[in-house]
Amino acid sequence: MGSYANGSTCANDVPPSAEEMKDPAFPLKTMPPHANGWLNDMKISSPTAIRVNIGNPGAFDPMYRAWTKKYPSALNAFEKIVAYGKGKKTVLFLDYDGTLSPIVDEPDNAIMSDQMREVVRNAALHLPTAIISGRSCDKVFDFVKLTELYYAGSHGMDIMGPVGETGSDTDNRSCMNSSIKQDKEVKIFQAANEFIPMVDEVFRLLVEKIRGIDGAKVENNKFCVSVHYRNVNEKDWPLVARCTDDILKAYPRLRLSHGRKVLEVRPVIDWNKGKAVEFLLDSLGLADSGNVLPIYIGDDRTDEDAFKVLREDKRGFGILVSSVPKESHAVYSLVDPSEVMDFLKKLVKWKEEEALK
Ligand SMILES: O=P(O)(O)OC[C@H]1O[C@H](O[C@H]2O[C@H](CO)[C@@H](O)[C@H](O)[C@H]2O)[C@H](O)[C@@H](O)[C@@H]1O
Repeated sequence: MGSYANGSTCANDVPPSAEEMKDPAFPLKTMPPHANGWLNDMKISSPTAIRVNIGNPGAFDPMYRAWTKKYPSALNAFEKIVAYGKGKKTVLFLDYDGTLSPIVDEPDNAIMSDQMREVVRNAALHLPTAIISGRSCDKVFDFVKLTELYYAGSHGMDIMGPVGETGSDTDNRSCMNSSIKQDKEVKIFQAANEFIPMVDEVFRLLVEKIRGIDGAKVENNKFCVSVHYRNVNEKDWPLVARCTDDILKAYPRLRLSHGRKVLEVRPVIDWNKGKAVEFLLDSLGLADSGNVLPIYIGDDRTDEDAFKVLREDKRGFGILVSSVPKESHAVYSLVDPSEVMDFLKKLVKWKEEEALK
């Protein structure tokens, strides 16, 4: 067991020597090669935001302006989007953090504004709407508090929807009736039930492991665990990567993906937000229909799986929420949650006008 000057204890095959620990690059140098790769990804997935003039994105930054040529603003391209969706059934998929609520330092404080809640509720009254989040279903429901929606928590591994609307009992996955908040009867689809005890165990081990790293936080999302480093001094990021790696090497059935200043520990199964989109479209009876326009709005690397599905199927559009230029499988872009709200309002207005025709 190697122990660090700041009090955190990371198990290590070979304990670091006193000489090694004096080296300012110590945690990085002693990391296994793949954990070094993680550190690279930690940096890439946490770019510094540039100043964007809301309402006129790119006005301050020529690189952003050039980027929106490749990923045009979904607000500017709205007419084109609805022209494509004319006569089709529009289905809306929304990520939560960074899409419906702004990114904040403390994950428990990622509150959705009442105004946004009303806009999402309105959208759900006009078109099937699902929230697909890395958080557990219960947590995201506690933030959103809308019973009109479908919820796919834990990166799509835990799906709930209004009774009679979701739930095809496929493959070897379980699908059961249950009830959640407000006594609302729902159907639940869970893609990785058997992983719950393992994920819980890893959560507890990680909490213990990173206890000494100032600012680090571990969150239990039922089928996944999030290791947050947003509030960790950058010099300690290698320590976060190494502590996580130390735990994960005993769990080959768990893997790691990267979000916004967060390491996401999840089961090694062929399931992600893209699969959740396919599952929901299937549940709605729209899987093989050429008459459907799915729109997915998200800000995170984990949303790319869903963007990719829509792009490859050539059916709908991914919309990336970002104030920095990023490569993406999305087709369009929006700067931030306030632009997401404007887009949803426009969508509802269009649906209302369509209904009057
Ligand atoms: O799929 P999402 O709904 O976007 O969830 C992804 C993760 O979001 C949360 O973390 C992110 O937002 C926090 C609050 O703004 C922020 O503090 C953190 O740095 C971000 O990574 C959530 O806490 C995670 O559990 C989700 O996996």
